Amino acid sequence: MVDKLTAQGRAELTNTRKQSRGLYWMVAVFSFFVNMLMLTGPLYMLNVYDRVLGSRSLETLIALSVLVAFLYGMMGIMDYVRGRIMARVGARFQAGMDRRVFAAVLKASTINKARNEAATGLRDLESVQRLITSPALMAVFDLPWTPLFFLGIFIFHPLMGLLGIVGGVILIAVAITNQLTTRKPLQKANAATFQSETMGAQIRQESEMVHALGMRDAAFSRWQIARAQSLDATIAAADGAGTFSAMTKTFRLFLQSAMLGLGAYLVLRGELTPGAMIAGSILLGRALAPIELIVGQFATFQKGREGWKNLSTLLGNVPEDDARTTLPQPAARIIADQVTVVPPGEQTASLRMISFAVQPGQAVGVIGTSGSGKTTLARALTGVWRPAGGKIRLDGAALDQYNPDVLGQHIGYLPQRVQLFDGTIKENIARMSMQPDDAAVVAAAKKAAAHEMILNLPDGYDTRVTSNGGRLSGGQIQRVGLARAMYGNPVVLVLDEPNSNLDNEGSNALNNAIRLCKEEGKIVFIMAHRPNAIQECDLLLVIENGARRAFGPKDQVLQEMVKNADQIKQTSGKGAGVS
Ligand SMILES: Nc1ncnc2c1ncn2[C@@H]1O[C@H](COP(=O)(O)OP(=O)(O)OP(=O)(O)O)[C@@H](O)[C@H]1O
Repeated sequence: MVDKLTAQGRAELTNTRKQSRGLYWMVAVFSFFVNMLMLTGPLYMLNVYDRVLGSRSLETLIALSVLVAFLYGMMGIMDYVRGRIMARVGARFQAGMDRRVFAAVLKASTINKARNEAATGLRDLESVQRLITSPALMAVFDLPWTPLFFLGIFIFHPLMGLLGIVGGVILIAVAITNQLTTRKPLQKANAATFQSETMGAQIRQESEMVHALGMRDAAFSRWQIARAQSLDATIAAADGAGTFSAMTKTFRLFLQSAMLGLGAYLVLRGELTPGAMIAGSILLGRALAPIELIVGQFATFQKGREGWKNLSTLLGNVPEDDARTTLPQPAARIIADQVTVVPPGEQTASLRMISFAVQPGQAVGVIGTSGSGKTTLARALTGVWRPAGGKIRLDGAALDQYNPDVLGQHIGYLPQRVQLFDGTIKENIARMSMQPDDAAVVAAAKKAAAHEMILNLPDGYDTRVTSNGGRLSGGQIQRVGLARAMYGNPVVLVLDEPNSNLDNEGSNALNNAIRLCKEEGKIVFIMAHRPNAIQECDLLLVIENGARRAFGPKDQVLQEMVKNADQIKQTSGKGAGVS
């Protein structure tokens, strides 16, 4: 099953790669000419030694030299052009897969598939792109011409050809051994480096907390351990790769000298000309160069291969969202029918068989103790977590019948922990849209009662903030988050602990905003701990341990709860008396 999925992912990658098929053929044609022109050096050498020096003809030398300069020029241009083409092939591959991989990375954690691959997804794509543009891949294009060079050596003398072939076979054996022995250490080094970088980024992100809790030493020590492991693994991998690289280079140089020695012996025996002796040695160098390059660049190959494999797994396991029929603007009507939600990667449901119906213009307070399932419901209502059983319907259509981006426009969400993006307040309220609608931004901020607060900031709506809020206070971040949830006039608002950071004024403003939404016929869900957050609610949903304990008009549910509490008090009082 997994293999089948991976094969599907691989097919997606291959299809994108095939889009540049024409360019690969162009590179192959250029490589043919480059390799033909590689013969320029040996042929020049042959002619200079055997003709020019023999005939002592200056004219021949000049004519040959001019021709050679021209041919080298052509070779240089073609080599340059094929390099540029491959750079574009790599960029095209990356651009073609960027959006798809990014979407898969985002989706992977919500469906709990290929989470490890999702963590490295964008990096893996870069590794494949780097491999495509690397000299190593160019060497692969040169490799098919290696036999041609060997053939040339054979033509000079069969013994020389034999020496070349034996040398080539040994080098290929070295390359394969290299591949077999350094693959694991390289994999380990890549994983360790990724881990230490992730840890460093996490510590940097939480730098304030690290300072405040005096965690600097502990954080540094842990990071240093991860860093040391990454360095050790990298050194071990580099040692292995370096050994093979040095062996290959030394052996290739030795082989060229051996070829010269053999050539000289054959010249002494009168079986070869001095020109052929030199040309044979140079040809051997050309024949072995791609093998040497591939061995030297093995780390790039390995990373690219690993990236390709990880991406295949990621894309296979996180398929593209099916195209959805565009539904009309929904009316604010929500029905939850026997909804059961299991958090991604978990076995146990954190919401079980929850049902309720909410009409336009109603606000629902969702209350319950910590861990009862309020945030789980918020995630299910926004379509982030798909119910494992039952359905949530917005105006009759199950949430998964909407395109996720379109659903986000219909349902505004204020998460419990508001995270902003690096950018201006305007961009954040406009959900980082490339064309923020100024009027809609201001309207959302006004509805969220954040307009005045934003105008009082140094640059108003153009004040820059960072992902952790930057210059904004906790309450201010929450108000910007509320404006962001209201941007674009969604018909449903899901507010998870919206007043956890708000002062009295902020709470009143929030209640006004909820009232306004109700007047506009929207539905508002408020997951809350604090009583004043449910002031504007018409309905109350009480969740206990993932199950619906009560649902109905607020006062009725509260009365019921008070009655139950009294009964419990009385019963426990009686019980205490008896015992
Ligand atoms: N990402 C997650 N992965 C696994 N389990 C989770 C995840 N999120 C929540 N849970 C589990 O689901 C249950 C309900 O959690 P949830 O966050 O919905 O509670 P809550 O009522 O919002 O709590 P609080 O009031 O503290 O925010 C808890 O037992 C929690 O451990």
